[in-house]
Amino acid sequence: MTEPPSPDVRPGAAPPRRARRLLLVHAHPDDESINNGVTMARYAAEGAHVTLVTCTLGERGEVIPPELAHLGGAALGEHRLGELTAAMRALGVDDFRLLGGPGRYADSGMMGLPDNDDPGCLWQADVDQAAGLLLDVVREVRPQVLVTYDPDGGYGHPDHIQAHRIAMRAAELAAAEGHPIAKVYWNRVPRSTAESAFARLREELPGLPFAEAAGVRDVPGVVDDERITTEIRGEGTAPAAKAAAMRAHATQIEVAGEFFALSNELAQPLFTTEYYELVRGERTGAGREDDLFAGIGETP
Ligand SMILES: CC(=O)N[C@H]1[C@@H](O[C@@H]2[C@H](O)[C@H](O)[C@@H](O)[C@H](O)[C@H]2O)O[C@H](CO)[C@@H](O)[C@@H]1O
Ligand SMILES: [Zn+2]
Repeated sequence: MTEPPSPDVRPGAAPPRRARRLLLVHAHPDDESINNGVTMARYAAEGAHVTLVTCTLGERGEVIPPELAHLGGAALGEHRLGELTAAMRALGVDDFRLLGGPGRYADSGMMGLPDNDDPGCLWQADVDQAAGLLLDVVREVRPQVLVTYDPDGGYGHPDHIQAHRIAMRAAELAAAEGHPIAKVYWNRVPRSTAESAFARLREELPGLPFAEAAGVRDVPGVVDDERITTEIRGEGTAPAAKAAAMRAHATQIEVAGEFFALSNELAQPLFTTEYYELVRGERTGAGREDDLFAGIGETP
């Protein structure tokens, strides 16, 4: 990735927009660190404006540490906001927001549960209305790059599916009013990378604090290698920052070296290269990009 020009801020003037502006849209606190921790840390360290919008507080999640098992509902949501704040500190990201404000949209629970019928949950949200709230952020930040999930939300969770729909609708609305987001990416993992990572996990499992290993099918967004357009490699301090951010989400994630598990206790690889599929905008060159902003000129 190239070094963007540092903004010249004249005394008294409002600081100009930073040259590179990345917007990520996620469903729950923890998704951003799992999917994009390296990417967020690298761009934040390079001086880009990294904005995270999380759609719910994750108050219907399970809780891993026994000493926190008493947390549930609003108390868990508040606790997870604290975890998100700590994770953002670890990644060096200072602009993170809840869509419509904390508690505007409730966690919908896993697909098929009665929780999905909660009238206040994200799964029941009016997508256009929610996209309008996200459009307010787009109008303020004017991101050149948007990252979100694929149409299945990576693994079929209702909040992930809705986060995808809201993000893609907001991108449509921004384009319709003359301020298109230049490049839109979906979180992906190339199948060959997932398969080799799980082969290594199975070898190392006896030395890990996890009883079982998950499988490739449990990893969100796995696609054939040729669909991968972009990879952001963990360099410098970014891998350690990602692991620290994931550890900050202690109610949801247990990290052990280059692996982690969610509350289902199924070990999976902690990827320190993060992969994307470009779905809107111009691809640069024939091979994989190494920069989400590749091909984007300086935009005010
Ligand atoms: C990574 C992610 O999206 N987590 C969601 C998910 O949590 C999973 C859920 O509790 C499931 O029952 C467990 O087996 C699994 O281990 C959890 O990761 O769904 C939660 C409820 O909607 C959500 O709060 C959490 O962030
Ligand atoms: Zn999630």
